[in-house]
Amino acid sequence: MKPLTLSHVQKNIGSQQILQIESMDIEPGSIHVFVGNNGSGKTTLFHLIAGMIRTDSGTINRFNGLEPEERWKQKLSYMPQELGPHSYFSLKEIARLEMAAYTNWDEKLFNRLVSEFELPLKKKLDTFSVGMKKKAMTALALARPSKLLVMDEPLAGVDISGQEQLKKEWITYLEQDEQRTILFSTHTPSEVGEMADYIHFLKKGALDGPFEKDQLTEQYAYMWVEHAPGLASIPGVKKVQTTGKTSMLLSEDRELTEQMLTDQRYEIQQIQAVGIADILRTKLEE
Ligand SMILES: Nc1ncnc2c1ncn2[C@@H]1O[C@H](COP(=O)(O)OP(=O)(O)OP(=O)(O)O)[C@@H](O)[C@H]1O
Repeated sequence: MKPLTLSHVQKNIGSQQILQIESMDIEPGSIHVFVGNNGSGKTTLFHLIAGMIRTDSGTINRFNGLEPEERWKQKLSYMPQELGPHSYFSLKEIARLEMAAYTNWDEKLFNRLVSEFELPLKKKLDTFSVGMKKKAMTALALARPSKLLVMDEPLAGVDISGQEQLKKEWITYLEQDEQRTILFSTHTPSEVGEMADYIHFLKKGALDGPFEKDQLTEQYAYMWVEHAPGLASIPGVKKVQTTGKTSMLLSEDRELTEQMLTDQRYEIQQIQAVGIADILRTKLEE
């Protein structure tokens, strides 16, 4: 069952068009990471997916669109970037509300996470540090009986060991049910490199992707050749950087560029893999 599909979705705020997404198709059982510059629309997209705001046009189909809102909301767990009005309550109070709202709320899992994350149950959340709030929101999000977990910058501000804990819990979440899916946004390339199966780029409200991360990292390459005019027009080449007599090419299609260079009798001096940060930056600049 497809957890999510979007078709011709448009969202305006006031007179500003914030999102225009032709289509988006999410396969179950994988981690989808959303990357985009500040203000590109990631949070707005997640609010639409979670049903917190409405589209101006187009359709959002959750779980094949077969269920009414009160049913699909039981299967979708959204973790916002910030706590909002929840911060005036303690974790214990919020857990009680969640238990009432979600039929299969996992109290045992919630208690384990609260204990492992060393979170106080009775203190108001607005007294928590940034990282503690993220851990608290993760515990709440994971204890809901969801099939689709949507998280807005879930690791921002979390300490190094906390990040490892949270990522481990996401994997456990996925492993327990093959129909489960994770969507999250981030500005940190290493999170994309480590966690993504698919990458979606948001550029000024429009979506580019999904791209399989492994495929992207295999296809991109740096190549060094003797400088000559016309290198920028070799198929696959995205950038040329020349130092003295040598040019470094950034290719988005390693095989094609290599073949074209060989056909045109260039001698490739060196080939090197491109790091995920450079791939993301290049894709966002397109
Ligand atoms: N309530 C609002 N009123 C007016 N404009 C808004 C509102 N919420 C969002 N926007 C605008 O919508 C656009 C997308 O914002 P959004 O928060 O979705 O971006 P984002 O990709 O999540 O950004 P960031 O990476 O900085 O978190 C921005 O131009 C923002 O100014």
